[in-house]
Amino acid sequence: MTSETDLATSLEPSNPLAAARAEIDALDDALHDLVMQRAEVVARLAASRAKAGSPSPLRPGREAMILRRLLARHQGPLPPTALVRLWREILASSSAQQGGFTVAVYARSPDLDRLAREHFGSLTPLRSLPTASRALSAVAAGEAQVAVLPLPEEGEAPEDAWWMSLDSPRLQVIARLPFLATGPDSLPEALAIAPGAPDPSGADRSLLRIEAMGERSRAQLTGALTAAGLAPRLLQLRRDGGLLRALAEVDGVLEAGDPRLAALPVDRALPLGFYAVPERGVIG
Ligand SMILES: O=C(O)C(=O)C[C@]1(C(=O)O)C=C[C@@H](O)C=C1
Repeated sequence: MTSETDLATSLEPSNPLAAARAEIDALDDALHDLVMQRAEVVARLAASRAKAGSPSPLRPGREAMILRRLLARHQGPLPPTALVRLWREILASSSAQQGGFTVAVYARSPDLDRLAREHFGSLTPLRSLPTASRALSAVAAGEAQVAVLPLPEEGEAPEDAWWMSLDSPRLQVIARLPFLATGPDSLPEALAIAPGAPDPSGADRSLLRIEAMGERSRAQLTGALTAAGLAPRLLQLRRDGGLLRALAEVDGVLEAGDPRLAALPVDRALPLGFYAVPERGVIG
């Protein structure tokens, strides 16, 4: 069917195309009403003092709870990835409504830009910076509110191992991107870093930096963490002269002052923040 016949037949009232389009128009109006209504509620929230004094409008834990709830009730032909993309745009514009934010991305690969865009929305200003430390400095200086950095990998170049010098608790990991990944194609992943602590989502994982002088094997560190109730899901080690630095990922929320940290036989144990456990969709 050409577009002219398409248009002509759609004008006939008994035509199925016209009927479907009339239905779509009514649904679009209903969706639009709800989106406008949602923005009104966010405006009310922003005007109230409920979030006064916090450095950023972003509540990544709350966002993860919203997305998990919607994914759990999701049905029908719309792919879950499309559902998440729609809501990421809604959530980003909702944060923008509350003051807005700029994202500093370490421009190591176009994937990081893409992950930042998909997570923080297509209208959010992105600044691509040549190093991880420049992206973190932009956040520390208030020129950006979030940094998007690559997920740490063992053995990466020292200048890429940004976690070694992350100034926590001033800056902390707040999110892991993408929130929904449906297959190996969605790799690589990234972490988002922002001022202050994230909000828990009910299913979180924490990052912990450990520093120890002298020799410790991976098995010894794993044993010490496990004995303290912090069994690591992942443990990355870096040796620098006599100093051993380790990055541990543990289940749950781990914050400064947690009594489990006091039990660790290391020189320093610094929580670096936490993030909502991402959803891993069915590969199909
Ligand atoms: O719940 C909040 O604190 C909000 O600001 C609302 C809202 C939303 O649109 O649902 C917006 C931004 C936050 O990152 C989380 C949730």
